[in-house]
Amino acid sequence: MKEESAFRTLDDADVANKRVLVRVDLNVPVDNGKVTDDTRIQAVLPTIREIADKGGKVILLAHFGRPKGEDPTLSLAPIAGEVASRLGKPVGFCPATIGTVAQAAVAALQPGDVLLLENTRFDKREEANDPEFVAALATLGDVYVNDAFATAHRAHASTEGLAHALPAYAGRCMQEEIEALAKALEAPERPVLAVVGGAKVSSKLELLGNLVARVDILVIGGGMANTFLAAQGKDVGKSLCEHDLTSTALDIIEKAKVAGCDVVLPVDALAATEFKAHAPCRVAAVDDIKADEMMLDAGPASVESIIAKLKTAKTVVWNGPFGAFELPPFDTATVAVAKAAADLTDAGKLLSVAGGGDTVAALNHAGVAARFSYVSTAGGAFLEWLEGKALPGVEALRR
Ligand SMILES: Nc1ncnc2c1ncn2[C@@H]1O[C@H](COP(=O)(O)OP(=O)(O)O)[C@@H](O)[C@H]1O
Ligand SMILES: O=C(OP(=O)(O)O)[C@H](O)COP(=O)(O)O
Repeated sequence: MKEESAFRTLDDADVANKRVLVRVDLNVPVDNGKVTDDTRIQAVLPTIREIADKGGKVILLAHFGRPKGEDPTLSLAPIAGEVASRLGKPVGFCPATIGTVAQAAVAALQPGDVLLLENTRFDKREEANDPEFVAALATLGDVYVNDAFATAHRAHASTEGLAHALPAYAGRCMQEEIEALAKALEAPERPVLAVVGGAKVSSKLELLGNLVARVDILVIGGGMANTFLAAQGKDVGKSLCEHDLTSTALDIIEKAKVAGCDVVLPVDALAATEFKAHAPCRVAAVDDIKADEMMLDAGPASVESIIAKLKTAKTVVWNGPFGAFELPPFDTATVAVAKAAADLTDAGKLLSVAGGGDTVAALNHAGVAARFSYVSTAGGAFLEWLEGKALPGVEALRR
């Protein structure tokens, strides 16, 4: 007999003829209005199909970016078509998230129909997990399904609050992510090397304090690395950097020393004065960055030392690219390290797990995502899970 899951899943849900509010993560990378990586869309199709096939009315809730109030550039309207083309059936779009317009759109649904509501974060009560906003969302559904593992670290109205207002279940993507991560990483073979890079420095930096106690080697890249370099007194010029987090960065280095975790920072960078593809750039040591320059990628000496460390590891967990990989040649370090990790995985020498909207896009860009042991849709949520933290969106679904 199959062991009962710790979470309520779609197996437990009665969705026929019901209005099913499905929280999904559609925070996909977009360039010039085009989705550049559809991993997160593909990941939620099974849940949408299953509910629609069982005669449920599917009402998708999602956020896009980090809007401050209503922001037409961060509307989910174009994403409805992107979901529809992959689902193979129409997906309606409602330009409101709650209220009479949303209620009318939901009331018009037939069993099997799919509707996407506007960006939940257009209302600031979403991120505050405001009970009134939760109640307004809850009037739109009979059942709640959370399939947004990549947003499960946020205790927002649509990711956590709703689970207490309606009968709540994990969707198939959520369920598979939890099961796959547990299987791959519950007892990882050591040494474990973590790569943390990317641009979301303020929301990911603090968790490194706990991560250093769980991994043997921490390789820091991207904007995150610039913040550590600034903390060490280096002039990072115009690089992406959170100068007000430098003391937190120093604390993390201290914690790593106590925990015996080897922290690896870049020693050189590709430096440019313009943030654009093919911007003129030079290889520069990290203590030789000019005031008008930005470190947009790790340099060749850094890549060599990172790959050397990777060869000593048995497990790698990775969130956040080393550089602005969307703009060649600032994809060089990310592509080189990704290929090295894939080769070591193929050779049976490494278990490789990576996650995050942009990280997955970077691995696809490098052509190696399928060669990783496991690729998660989640970045920040994956890191918090790794840190051993309870994820509010997951906890709310526990039996
Ligand atoms: N040195 C850098 N300077 C500017 N942007 C960077 C740098 N390194 C990485 N990035 C940006 O980080 C973004 C990805 O970061 P993040 O959102 O944290 O990753 P993920 O979505 O995988 O969790 C990419 O858009 C990339 O361009
Ligand atoms: O893209 C996301 O996370 P990620 O960049 O850590 O992979 C999720 O949609 C969460 O977005 P948020 O970090 O704005 O809450």
